[in-house]
Amino acid sequence: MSSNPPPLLRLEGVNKRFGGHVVLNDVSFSLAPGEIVGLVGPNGSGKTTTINVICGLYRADSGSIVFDGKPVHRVPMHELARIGINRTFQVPKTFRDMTVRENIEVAAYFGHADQRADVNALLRDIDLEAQADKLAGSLTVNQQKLLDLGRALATGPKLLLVDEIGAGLNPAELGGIAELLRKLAQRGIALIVVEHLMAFLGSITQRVIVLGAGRMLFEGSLDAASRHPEVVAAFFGEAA
Ligand SMILES: Nc1ncnc2c1ncn2[C@@H]1O[C@H](COP(=O)(O)OP(=O)(O)OP(=O)(O)O)[C@@H](O)[C@H]1O
Repeated sequence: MSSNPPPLLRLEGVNKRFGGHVVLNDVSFSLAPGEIVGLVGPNGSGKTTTINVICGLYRADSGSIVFDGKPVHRVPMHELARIGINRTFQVPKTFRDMTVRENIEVAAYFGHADQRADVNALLRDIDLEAQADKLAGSLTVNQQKLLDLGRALATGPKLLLVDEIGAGLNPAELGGIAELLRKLAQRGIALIVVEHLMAFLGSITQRVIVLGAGRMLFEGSLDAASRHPEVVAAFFGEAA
């Protein structure tokens, strides 16, 4: 008898190509509720495409994606947001001419069919209570990223896909985001975090998946990944 809980997410043999270019090649992994996994790899290795196929922005050419016990690889993005998958973007997608509060309210309204988000609690979580009535377009880069997270959280996700949230942030801002992501995982939200900043990633998880040219090179601890020959070669070239 296995004591492992059933995975929240399971990818099995996922393939994706654009024209003749194979971008994901037999990607398979699982994620449990409340677990954080880092998705790392050199530029162009397929990290964002992986989260794009999980969130329904792109459709995988073959392979399966099972979420919460249901096959979801043909379910469109807006429907996936309703059943518990949401994501942030490398460039935050906020409504710049609406206030912070309105941005959260719109996401809460459209995002989740049967459970309304507590907007005030969410504003506290993302530390934007004091900015609630400011226009989103007036926020700093860090605040835009927090609002993008808040927009995704307003839909009540069980799985949150976080795409390069650390880029351009200072150490204090990175620390704040890391603390928030850890808190979300403690509440049971599973997170896939695409990131180039390894120290930041190491502060939220040890579990990483390394992609190289669309293929999974390694799955395990961040420390072991940094010593793995194929991973080192992918990042620094064959001679490394
Ligand atoms: N819509 C698309 N049409 C054609 N090619 C695409 C498309 N999206 C991604 N690609 C290609 O797929 C490959 C993987 O891109 P992807 O954005 O997933 O990489 P990444 O690992 O996230 O890179 P980065 O770290 O630079 O963000 C790249 O060669 C990219 O040019």
